[in-house]
Amino acid sequence: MRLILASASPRRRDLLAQIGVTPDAIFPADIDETPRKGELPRPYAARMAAEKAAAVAGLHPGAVILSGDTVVAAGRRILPKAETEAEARACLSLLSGRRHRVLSAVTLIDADGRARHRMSDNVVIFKRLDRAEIDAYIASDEWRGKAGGYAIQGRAAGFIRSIIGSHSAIMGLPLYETRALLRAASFPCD
Ligand SMILES: Cc1cn([C@H]2C[C@H](O)[C@@H](COP(=O)(O)OP(=O)(O)OP(=O)(O)O)O2)c(=O)[nH]c1=O
Repeated sequence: MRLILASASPRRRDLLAQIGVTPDAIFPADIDETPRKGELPRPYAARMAAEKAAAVAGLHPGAVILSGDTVVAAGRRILPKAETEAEARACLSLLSGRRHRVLSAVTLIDADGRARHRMSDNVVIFKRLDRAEIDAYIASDEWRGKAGGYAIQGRAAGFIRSIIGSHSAIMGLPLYETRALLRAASFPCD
């Protein structure tokens, strides 16, 4: 059975490897990731994961397709994947001293074309960040391309007081749900 990881994220590949799964190929999906007007974080994450998988499945019939989407949410607000220093600074100022949610969706399309979906809903509590901490984090560049402008797998772990949920989900792929989906689709996964 051929497994395709529909993701450009090196984190997702590394996380899959952590449960002993190596995709046969990696094909990032080229989809429009703009949230719809008024779209809430959870349905948005689910829609993104589903659309990424569907886009790649259309090009590779008969393969098993796995995709994910990770969204950082402050209340009803979807935070961006930080691409500029200004965006990352705005995210960190917003998250400082607060709790926020990280929605991590995963979709798996099996060899017969049936799609299955799972969602992991997590809470992350940040310490209050002072100016010097934000400046140092911005200088690290670890925020680049990360939802909410931080990465739990790096130095931001030192800002996180606690999480309720799954570390792998916050990092980009909920491994418990992913393994369950792979097994449901009869993908060999021990
Ligand atoms: C919150 C958080 C996010 N991230 C990353 C994971 C994802 O790469 C990114 C969220 O963006 P995504 O849109 O989920 O993924 P992506 O654009 O990187 O890759 P693709 O769409 O092709 O699958 O943020 C971390 O690495 N650590 C974290 O703690």
